[in-house]
Amino acid sequence: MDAREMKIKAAEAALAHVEDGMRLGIGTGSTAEEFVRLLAEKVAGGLRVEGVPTSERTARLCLELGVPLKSLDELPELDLTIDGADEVDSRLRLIKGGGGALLREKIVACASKRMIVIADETKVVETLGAFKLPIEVNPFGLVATRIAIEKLATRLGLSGAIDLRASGDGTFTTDGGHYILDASFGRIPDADALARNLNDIPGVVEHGLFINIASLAVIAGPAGARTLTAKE
Ligand SMILES: O=C[C@H](O)[C@H](O)[C@H](O)COP(=O)(O)O
Repeated sequence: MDAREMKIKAAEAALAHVEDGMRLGIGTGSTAEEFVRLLAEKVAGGLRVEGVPTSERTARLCLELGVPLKSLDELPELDLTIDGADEVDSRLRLIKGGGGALLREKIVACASKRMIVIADETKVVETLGAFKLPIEVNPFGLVATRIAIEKLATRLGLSGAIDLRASGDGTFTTDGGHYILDASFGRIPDADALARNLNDIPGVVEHGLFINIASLAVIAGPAGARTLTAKE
């Protein structure tokens, strides 16, 4: 089974949790896009759902495939969000934001009763941090914000490059008009402390650590899909 087939397997298993009439948060990324394709087939077959997209990219795909959309302001309380992740640990803590959509993803997931993560086996880790941690920052005061993040990292015993995400010849800009700093901290022994402290830096809009947000993960491997629930 190749990587795409595993993403489809995870998306298929997650689709089983979608019920008629649900208000759905719809994630971003290549795995979430497989979910959108499968969801669109169900919608074409008569399933009634209303989706809130977590990015402009997801919104475009949903519109193209006929998945009905609403804004989060129109549907501020959602039943379920289904989204991918860059890393998942055994407590269902996540790193997200590889595609730059972490802010809307977190807002949408937190407006949902449940969040189901869909991923292939390669995303499951013992300790978060091999994937660069995306930190969404306000362009104003970028240098000061980066210094504040560096000082925090040192205080928490973390080190590594903190790079401004680029896109083509310029700087990557999120749907909200912010920048992303990708932090190569490596293994993060205390992700909860890092998450809390990052939120205290004024220039940090949001970060890609999703703690106590996901309720279930559907993980696909060569042998099929399995579910992961949070272990303490
Ligand atoms: O900003 C992007 C999102 O957090 C994605 O859900 C994450 O990067 C996983 O994407 P993919 O399914 O393409 O690996």
